[in-house]
This record gives sequence, structure tokens and C-alpha cells, in this order.
Amino acid sequence: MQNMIVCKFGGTSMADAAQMRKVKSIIDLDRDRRVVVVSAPGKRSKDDEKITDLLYSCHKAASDGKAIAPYFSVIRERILAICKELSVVSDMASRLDEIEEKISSGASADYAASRGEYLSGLMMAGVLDATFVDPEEVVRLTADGRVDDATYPMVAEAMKGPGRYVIPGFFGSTSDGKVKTFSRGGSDISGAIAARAVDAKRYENWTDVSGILMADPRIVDTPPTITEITYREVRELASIGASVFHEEAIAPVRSVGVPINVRNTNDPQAPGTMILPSRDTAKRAVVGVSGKKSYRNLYVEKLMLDRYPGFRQELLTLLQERGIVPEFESKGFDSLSFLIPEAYVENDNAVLEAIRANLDPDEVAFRPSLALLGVVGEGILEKAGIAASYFLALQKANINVRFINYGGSEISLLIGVDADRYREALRALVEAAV
Ligand SMILES: Nc1ncnc2c1ncn2[C@@H]1O[C@H](COP(=O)(O)OP(=O)(O)O)[C@@H](O)[C@H]1O
Ligand SMILES: N[C@@H](CC(=O)OP(=O)(O)O)C(=O)O
Repeated sequence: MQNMIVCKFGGTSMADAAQMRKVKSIIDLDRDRRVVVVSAPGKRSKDDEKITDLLYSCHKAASDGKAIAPYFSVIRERILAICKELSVVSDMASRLDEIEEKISSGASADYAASRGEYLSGLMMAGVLDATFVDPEEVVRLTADGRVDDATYPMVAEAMKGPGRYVIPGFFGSTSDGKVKTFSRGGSDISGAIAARAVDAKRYENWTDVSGILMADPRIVDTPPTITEITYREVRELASIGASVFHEEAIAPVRSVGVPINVRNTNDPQAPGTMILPSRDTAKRAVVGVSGKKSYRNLYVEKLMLDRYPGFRQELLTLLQERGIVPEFESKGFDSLSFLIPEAYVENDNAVLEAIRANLDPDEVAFRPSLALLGVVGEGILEKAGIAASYFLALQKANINVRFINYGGSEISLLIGVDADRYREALRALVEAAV
């Protein structure tokens, strides 16, 4: 293990010159903070726009044959103002011209979106007087967006000297040289890649909240901070909906055991959350609650279902052929239920017709929209009465439970409720957890 600390700063930490100064003061506090991974400038206030979103709008305008100037001029103004205030990247105007020209003449959506992080990286390298590392050259992604193992030695090689390094997050390139981004929020993955590559002693993930909170602070008032959480738990919370840490960012560090510390750029003294390989579950069975709205429950019934061994597989194939991927499944003696993210189900009737025509079920229907909530903790199966306390909390709030998955994952209790009761349900579950 080297002595290096890898620090990833999210969009809110890169939003303007004042935030970038805070980043510099955090980096200057510890000489081991030598690798800095940056996101594109994010929102400066609730109603502001993220540079990444503006770049996607530029790409959309270009592909619709429209001018990109209305969006690109906003980007240009913001970036040039930061460069001016911090006296960095003297040739930024011509770099922006080049990017505008490429997007206007048909560059890919991934190329367009990646330029926010690229520009952030150039500016931060200037602020920190650090070496700029271009992820296009050292982060190799497969065509379907996974990290190629060839990445780690290339990143390590690029950062082997003394001094500081800045590497933009969110993108790399495929083996045929095309820029490729991760999914939204993916700079967290880039930070994890760098941490593994340099065998960091710690991966610090700096954002705008003082760690991972027990629940989404936009829904629950002042949820407590989670002090310690395991890799498994954070992955589960993120997969169910906690957007503070990308669900795929655990994979690169988990096998090498680099601890992750989620911290607040606006409150750097706060210790934040430690994400570790294991924790003492006797202290706390449950760490947090998260959730997602808008699932459809596909319900299929057939009498004596067990007599039709290929039924489930055929049904899954029919769904897959229509690009529908169920996230959760439960089985009764004569029925199957699949929870499917609403975004996948564009044409309900076509899917139902195909199932009727091919499988002759007694009943097939989409039930009304559900929200899915997850109570997460390594100790959730260990103590009598845990599930009961959460169901009681929902009962007290007069919220009907429509779907349960308990024991399918050893670290979460998943509960489906009517989509319009999502926020109330989340609050009730958090109250039961604290
Ligand atoms: N459980 C949670 N704990 C902390 N923040 C959460 C949680 N769930 C959702 N969030 C939201 O995630 C935001 C931070 O994530 P993100 O916007 O991606 O930050 P960054 O731009 O720094 O990467 C917080 O401001 C908060 O609104
Ligand atoms: N800028 C990208 C990638 C990213 O990770 O951003 P952030 O760290 O601000 O969530 C996005 O908006 O998706």
C-alpha cells in the first residue's frame, strides 16, 4: 500500500472559482493527497444547470440540425469566468472553440458529455500546479461500459512520479479509440479506479453533504450521518436509490480493500462516512434506507405453474427481447411477479399480448405503479423483530405493503408500496431505523 490518498471532487465542489479554491485548501492540508479526480462543474444553486446537462443539450441540438450556440455560450461564459478568476488555462478560449466546432460537426454524445470533466481537469491542474492525465489515454472501457483491467497499470504508470496529478472523471476510451463515458454520476467510478491503480491508502469522495446520510436529505429532514458502512451495504443502498455514491464505484476497490471516506467540501472538518470491508453489526443492525419510485409490477398467474418447467424462462426471454429487464422477482405456487423499472415498459399492451399469445397464462397484468424501498444493514437477518418494526411503522402511517423481498439479499428488506406514498413511506421507515 502506497501512502497516496486519491480525492474525487463532485460537481458541486467544482461549480465555480470559490468552490475550486476550497478544493485547493483541502488538498494543501495533506501532502498525501496527490491524486485528484474531478467532475464537471455542477449546480451552483438548486435552479442552476450542470455543465454536463448543457453539453448533452449541445449534442442533441447538433443532431437535430440546430445551432448549439444557445447552450454552448452558457458553458463558454461559465468556464471563462472561472479561468479568469483563478488565472489558469490561458488558452481556454481556443480550446472551447475547438470543442464547439467538434460537437457542431457531429461528435458523439459521449465525447460531448466528457468535455465538462476534461475542462474541469485542465482548470484544476492549473490551480494545483499538478500534472494533467487524460483518461482518454489511460482509462480503457469495454464497448458496454465496463472497466477493462488494462486500465490499472496504465493509470499507475501515468502517476508514478512525485508531485500531484489531476485526472478528469466520468470517461475513458474504448480499444478503438472512441471516447466513452460511464453512466451519470460515474466520476465516483473513476475515483475508485485511480485508488486501486495507485494502491491508495484511502479514497476520499468529496461532495456537498457530510457523508452518506441514513436517507435522502431531499426527502427526510436532517437524517443522521452514517459513520461506518460496509462495501456491501453501500452498494445495496446505492442500487436501491441513494444517489450520493455511484452503485458501480465499489467494484474497483472492493477486491483490494481501499477504505473510502465520503466527505463534505463545504464542511471539511466533519469526519464524514467511512466505507470499509466490514463493521461491527452488534452496534447497529441497519445503516440506512433508500428507495426508488416508478416500478411496474408484472403479475402472471397460471394454475399448476410447476407443471410448466420452461414457463418462467420463456417469459424472461419474451421480456428480454423487448429490452425489459426485471430488477426483482417473487414466486407464488401459481404465480410470478416481476418488478420492472417503469422506464423499460413503454408499450404495456404489446408486452401483455406477446405473453398471452406465447404462454397462455390464466392472468397477466401490470399492477399500478409501485415505489420500492430498501432497509439496508448487514445485521438485518440477525435479530428477531427487525422486519416487524418496519412493517409496524408503515401500518401506523396507513401505508399498504404490496411487495416484499426479505432474505433474497442477506442485507436488505425490500418493500413495495403505492408510488404516491413513496415519500411518506421513506420517512416512516427512517423514523423506525433511527
Ligand atoms: N443517503 C444519502 N446520503 C447523502 N446524500 C444523498 C443521499 N441520497 C441522496 N443524496 C443526495 O446526493 C447528493 C450528492 O450526490 P451528487 O449530487 O452526485 O454529488 P457530487 O456532485 O458531489 O458527486 C446530495 O446533495 C444529496 O442530495
Ligand atoms: N458530470 C457527470 C459525472 C459525475 O459523476 O458528476 P457528479 O460527480 O457531479 O455526480 C454527471 O453529471 O453525471
